[in-house]
Amino acid sequence: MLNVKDISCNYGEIKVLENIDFGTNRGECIGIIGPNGSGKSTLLKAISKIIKPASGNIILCEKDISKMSSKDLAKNLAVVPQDTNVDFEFSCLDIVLMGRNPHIKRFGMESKKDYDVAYTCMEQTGTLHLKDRLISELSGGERQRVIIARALAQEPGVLLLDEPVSHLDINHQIEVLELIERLKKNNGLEVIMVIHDLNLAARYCDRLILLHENKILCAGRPEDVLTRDNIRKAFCANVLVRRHPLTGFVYITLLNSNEPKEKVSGKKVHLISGAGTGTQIMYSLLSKGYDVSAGVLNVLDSDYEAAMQLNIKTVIEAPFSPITPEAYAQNIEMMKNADVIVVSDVPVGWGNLKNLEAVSEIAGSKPVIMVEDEISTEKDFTNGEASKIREKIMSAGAVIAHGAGELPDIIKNKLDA
Ligand SMILES: Nc1ncnc2c1ncn2[C@@H]1O[C@H](COP(=O)(O)OP(=O)(O)OP(=O)(O)O)[C@@H](O)[C@H]1O
Repeated sequence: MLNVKDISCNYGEIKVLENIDFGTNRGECIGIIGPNGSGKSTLLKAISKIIKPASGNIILCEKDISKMSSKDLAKNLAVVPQDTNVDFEFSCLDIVLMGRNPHIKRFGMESKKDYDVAYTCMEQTGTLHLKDRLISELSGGERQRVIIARALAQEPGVLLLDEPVSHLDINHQIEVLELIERLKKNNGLEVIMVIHDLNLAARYCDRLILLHENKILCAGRPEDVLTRDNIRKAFCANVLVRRHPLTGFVYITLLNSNEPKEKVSGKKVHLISGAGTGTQIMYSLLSKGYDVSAGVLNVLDSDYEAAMQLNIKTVIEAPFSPITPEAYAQNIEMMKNADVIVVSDVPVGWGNLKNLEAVSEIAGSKPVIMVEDEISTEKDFTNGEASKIREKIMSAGAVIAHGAGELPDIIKNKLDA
């Protein structure tokens, strides 16, 4: 229904958007993301005809919006602005009825149909009980829903929202975003929203458009757009991108800046871990400036995924497979090249027993630190084999760190010794 065709926008001499090209589909929510000043609001202004693009066209319902009257435009497209404060003492019903203006004849009065539509929109947005309240007396979340009801009363096919949840607490954020989700599903609305929170964007948008330096850096499904590289390029931010184990949506964790404050130049730590027990250790050691390697990790293991995200050199093995002699030999090689070996307290079964064996082979010649977890769970699934090898490692001089937090100091002591 909406097609943004190769538009460029300027403010005077300053180029703000260049060659922006995309279309929307029925029942789809598109999130516009990008750093401050990348042109997100300008794009919404161009689509809602507040500013005129320097070149390109915006087609709505097969018509160029530059040739549409404001009334016609408002019947097809509604905007929920960033600032929803209303200074005047209007009741919520009056506010929602304002959305009917494009449908009311000049100097005409609201008809029964206008009231019916307003009530329906208030019902859909859960605001009908607020109809006689003054808009100025509502909470931010309630006000936001009333303003969305006003936009819906225009009966648009396309809904534009400029940062609809930025002033709301987490509970009201979810409430408003779930409302938008219902509206696109039930009413077939095409939604375009500017949104700063990348995790909410990943959760609630079907497609994302990432703006950077006036252009579209990447557009597509959230998991294709929200990659570590794209985020680094657009926001200069160092992040970890994972899939949430419960929801399946990608989520982003902001890490320290790329450069550690004090670099432990050239010192290598090889990590033996698995099942997520090494993720925190990897990050903590990288942040301190160590050159970290890891092994042997099975593809799909959460430590493997973290190692890939953090660009850690890793000996890998096929998913859910025991360690092969080749991977074992590579792991030994990496340990020989390291200054310190760190072993996380991973449960050991027959498949990963070889990792412990490799450590025991090297333990006398290198400092080995065993990181013990506070949570005491079953660690040996090998009828005592793993425990025997652990004892061998300890008797060869390994030391224990109680949690990842202690690790950097212990490593430093070992290296200084
Ligand atoms: N009316 C204006 N006149 C001149 N320059 C403007 C005007 N409005 C915005 N700009 C500039 O255009 C660029 C894009 O602004 P825009 O508000 O579209 O960015 P944004 O991505 O929405 O930013 P934010 O995330 O901070 O809200 C910025 O450099 C801004 O300073």
